[in-house]
Amino acid sequence: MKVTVVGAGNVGASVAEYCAMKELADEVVLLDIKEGFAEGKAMDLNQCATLNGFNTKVVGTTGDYSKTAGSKVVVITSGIPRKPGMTREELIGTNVGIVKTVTENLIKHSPDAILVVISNPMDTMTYLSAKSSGLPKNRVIGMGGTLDSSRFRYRLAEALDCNPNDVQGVVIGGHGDTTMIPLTRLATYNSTPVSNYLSEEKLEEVAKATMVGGATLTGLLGTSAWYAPGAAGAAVVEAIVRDQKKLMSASVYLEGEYGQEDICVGVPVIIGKDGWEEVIDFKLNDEEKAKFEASAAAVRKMNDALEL
Ligand SMILES: NC(=O)c1ccc[n+]([C@@H]2O[C@H](COP(=O)([O-])OP(=O)(O)OC[C@H]3O[C@@H](n4cnc5c(N)ncnc54)[C@H](O)[C@@H]3O)[C@@H](O)[C@H]2O)c1
Ligand SMILES: O=C(O)C[C@H](O)C(=O)O
Repeated sequence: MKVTVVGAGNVGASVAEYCAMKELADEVVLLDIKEGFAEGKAMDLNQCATLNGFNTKVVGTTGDYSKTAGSKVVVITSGIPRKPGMTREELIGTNVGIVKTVTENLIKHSPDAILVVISNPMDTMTYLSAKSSGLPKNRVIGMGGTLDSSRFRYRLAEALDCNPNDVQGVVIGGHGDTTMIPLTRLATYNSTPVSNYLSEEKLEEVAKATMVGGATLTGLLGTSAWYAPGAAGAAVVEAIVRDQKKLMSASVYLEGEYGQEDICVGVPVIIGKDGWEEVIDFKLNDEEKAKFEASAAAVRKMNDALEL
């Protein structure tokens, strides 16, 4: 079984590395446009096999899509990342052309694949991939909420001074600094509401830190993050190839769910071998519903920039 990752930069190489480490496929194909770059990353990763004990072959290619043929999952990370002070939305001008061309090329060679879109602005790029691929809606998944939820759990664990794995929490809405919605009311620590332990002010602080999680890292690194984005991308691949039926937050094409139509935006879904299989209704309260509507409106405005 084959998994393809397009873009062998920071995030793409990280997705490929986690996929290999977890042996999620027999073969991981890394494709980039920069001459020799994906080949180099693939060789470097293959030289980790005996050190890290995996038997997944990584193949690198400069733009040869025939090598991606028959992939079960394709992950799109190609495109520019933001620099400090920028928003993800500012990337649209460059990334729209890249994501559209890449999607079309991938689908020609892997018509049965499930697409996982990571390039930013992610919700709009997912919508673009969904429209330009013509794939059934369940086979296009935008990865943002899985990362945002892991950052939320990290921030909650930091505030609680506990093991992050004992904390549950989900972020829905757009994958933007102002559009994310960390669902504080529903977050739990060892099955009890986090509000039993943390004040309203502290929870507000946690939510704010979660929302600007990507911007904070971009400020520190000078480019955007890759370890957690790569791990989150690989977690989505894992849910598909291992048919985990796992609840994850992902940007998917909505047809009435959460009151939205003709948009891709982050909602809780079950992910398994067929892609996203079901949207889960979290029964938002009025305040959360209002935030979700505002978030979707902002994503919709960005989608208006697309020429479809
Ligand atoms: N959704 C998320 O949660 C999330 C998280 C992190 C980063 N991102 C986004 O992912 C994208 C990649 O980030 P990065 O840090 O890996 O950037 P990067 O610059 O390190 O890597 C991007 C790679 O894409 C390649 N590329 C450009 N055009 C291409 C094309 N037409 N075909 C194939 N490859 C092409 C480049 O050569 C480069 O190697 C950015 O848009 C970033 O904002 C999203
Ligand atoms: O912050 C970014 O621009 C990259 C990514 O969307 C992230 O959240 O890390």
